[in-house]
Amino acid sequence: MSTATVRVPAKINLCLGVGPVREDGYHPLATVYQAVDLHDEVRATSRDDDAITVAVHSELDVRSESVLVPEDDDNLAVKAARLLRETTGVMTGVDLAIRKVIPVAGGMAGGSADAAAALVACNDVWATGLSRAELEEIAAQLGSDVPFLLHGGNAIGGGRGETISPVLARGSYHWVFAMAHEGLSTKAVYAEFDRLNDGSRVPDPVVPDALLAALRAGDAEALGDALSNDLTEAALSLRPELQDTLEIGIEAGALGAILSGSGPTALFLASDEQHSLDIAFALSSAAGCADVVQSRGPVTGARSTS
Ligand SMILES: C[C@@](CO)(OP(=O)(O)O)[C@H](O)COP(=O)(O)OP(=O)(O)OC[C@H]1O[C@@H](n2ccc(N)nc2=O)[C@H](O)[C@@H]1O
Ligand SMILES: Nc1ncnc2c1ncn2[C@@H]1O[C@H](COP(=O)(O)OP(=O)(O)O)[C@@H](O)[C@H]1O
Repeated sequence: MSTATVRVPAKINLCLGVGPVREDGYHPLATVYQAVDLHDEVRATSRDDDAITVAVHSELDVRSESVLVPEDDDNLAVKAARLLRETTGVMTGVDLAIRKVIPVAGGMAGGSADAAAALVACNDVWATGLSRAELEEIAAQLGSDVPFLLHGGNAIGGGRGETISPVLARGSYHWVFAMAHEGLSTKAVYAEFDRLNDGSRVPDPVVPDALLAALRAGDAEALGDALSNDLTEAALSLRPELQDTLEIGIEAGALGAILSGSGPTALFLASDEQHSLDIAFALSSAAGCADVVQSRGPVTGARSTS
């Protein structure tokens, strides 16, 4: 019996440009991902038979997350293990144990993170020996943002989010995350984006030059000004009260404030540790805010800890 434990970060999108819906139902993206210091952990233990099981232990006390996360074949970590097994021809099973810290359906890619971690952990316990590049190919079949969670750091996401390319970036940033009481479905937010844009011409998405320049310079103030998210209007249309959360952070002096991916988590950029504490304090009494977390980014992608 062999065991591997993998730590995997959440992601945020510093910009999220969304283009017109494609024929396959996905949207072309121009995004810059950043991996942040908020981690799930996936432990894989090989079995004598061919079963694949999963157990979820939630570290979040704000919502009963373990109820929302499937503990069966619908769990993205199980899907990842199955796809790795099909691809490599392995016959052995595995028990997966997930320690969940990343908010569920929060726009921070928690499910995708667990899928990325399961790929790394199973590649280890099954000794399948796939390279990072080979794992990234499997990751893209599991979800649009799974390849980035293997990669970590900062990266440009193209295609439907699954193609990762390097970005020149400097600096470590202080973030504050405001978690909402209830998650938002990614699919529903993209559908709302289409509904709101019905009849208008949606331009092809681009990564703003100002954002790339801010990252190159490691300039937090310029980065705060350049943060953007094309899904904002759609997410706010489904959850109007998120506007209040964003405004509280802005009033508290955040350098920038946007929703994380499809929301509902709101993210705020601070200039330093003390500033981040002040913003977190202001948000902690906001009605729409279930929890506030201070974090740093960028951090590395899915990595083995054992
Ligand atoms: C919005 C983003 C921004 O990074 O993140 P989250 O807010 O979910 O964390 C991503 O695009 C989420 O990627 P991911 O969660 O991997 O999505 P997938 O599983 O591939 O797709 C779920 C559904 O979202 C829609 N979808 C996803 C990606 C994309 N480029 N266009 C889409 O229209 C499709 O309706 C799809 O059926
Ligand atoms: N391991 C997992 N962790 C979280 N959610 C999962 C997992 N496996 C499947 N899901 C499903 O995926 C949905 C989206 O989850 P998540 O990745 O956390 O959100 P988002 O797409 O907003 O970043 C959840 O509602 C849940 O039902």
